[in-house]
Amino acid sequence: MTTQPFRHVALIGLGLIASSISHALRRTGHDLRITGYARSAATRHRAAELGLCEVRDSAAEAAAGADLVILCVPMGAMEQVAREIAPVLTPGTVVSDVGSVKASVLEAVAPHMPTGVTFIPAHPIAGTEHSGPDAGFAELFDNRWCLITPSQDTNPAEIARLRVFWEELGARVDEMEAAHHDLVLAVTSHAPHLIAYTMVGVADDLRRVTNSEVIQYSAAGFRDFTRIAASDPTMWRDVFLTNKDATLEILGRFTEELFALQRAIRTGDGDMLHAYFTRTRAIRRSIVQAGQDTDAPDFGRHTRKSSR
Ligand SMILES: NC(=O)c1ccc[n+]([C@@H]2O[C@H](COP(=O)([O-])OP(=O)(O)OC[C@H]3O[C@@H](n4cnc5c(N)ncnc54)[C@H](O)[C@@H]3O)[C@@H](O)[C@H]2O)c1
Ligand SMILES: O=C(O)C(=O)C[C@]1(C(=O)O)C=C[C@@H](O)C=C1
Repeated sequence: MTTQPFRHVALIGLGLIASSISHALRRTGHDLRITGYARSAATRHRAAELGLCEVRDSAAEAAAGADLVILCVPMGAMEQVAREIAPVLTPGTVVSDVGSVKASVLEAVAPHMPTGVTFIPAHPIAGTEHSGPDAGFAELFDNRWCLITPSQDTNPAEIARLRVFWEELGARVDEMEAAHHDLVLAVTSHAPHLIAYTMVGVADDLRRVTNSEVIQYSAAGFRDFTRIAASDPTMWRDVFLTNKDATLEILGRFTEELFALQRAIRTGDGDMLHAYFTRTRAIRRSIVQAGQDTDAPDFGRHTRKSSR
């Protein structure tokens, strides 16, 4: 086990990701201080009950004295929180985040950082459809990727510290350019969430039109496919508003593919459908074989597992 490179970690926002960081940090057994703050008093109260951290009454109080501050709030709150903590940050502090979109967080947060404070965006590609301080668990990041998207002038030594931090939490770490991250995540996470939300909307619409129990008797495919549509609406509103261009680009491509399949169904082009599904099945199976899914922890009570 390596040495934890930070002595005092501040978590701003105390939901699924922050509470998982807290549990995973405790699991390392390192002697380190964790302070935290969330906007809602109920969340602060619950975080204190759960012993997640020393709970403070403002973001600035939580960040004061920390050598690592992690912003664990929805994308739309990143800038406001950066403004709030800026006055108490001292040179040598690393500020990071866990937001699902990276180019916009760099724009929102970096300008508020005082001289000598380094902002390094990061994104653990791990989550569930649950949110809030009760949702976290220590194994969330085990064998999952955490993508770090530093700007070109970021000190490599500070990047290395953040890398070790995430590796200590069980994650595999890689570096990526922020815009590239946003395009990749638009395909693998953001568009799929939008499509899942849409599918639930379509089913509900059909239920109302036909007055039938279409959702009550929903098939396994529908349930697996739409698990992520139970995710937090604020988080996902903000993801789409901050990753607008990449999401629209991917939805454009998705629509083209959908139209091609729609046409094949209408014209009875079974060969096209068969060839398409054969290709995409092979791709999906290769993802599982590459360990992207099989390495994932068993979330047990934390989430309903999708079919593999
Ligand atoms: N849920 C996931 O699967 C997942 C995975 C990876 C990254 N992320 C990203 O991590 C971040 C947090 O997501 P989460 O799932 O932990 O959300 P969550 O809803 O569980 O927690 C968000 C927390 O932020 C607090 N908050 C909101 N606005 C605030 C403000 N202005 N000041 C202080 N606190 C504020 C809320 O009170 C809550 O405690 C988001 O940016 C999200 O995009 C989420
Ligand atoms: O498993 C889930 O519930 C998730 O949606 C997690 C998920 C994802 O799309 O993989 C969601 C958003 C994040 O930014 C990272 C992870």
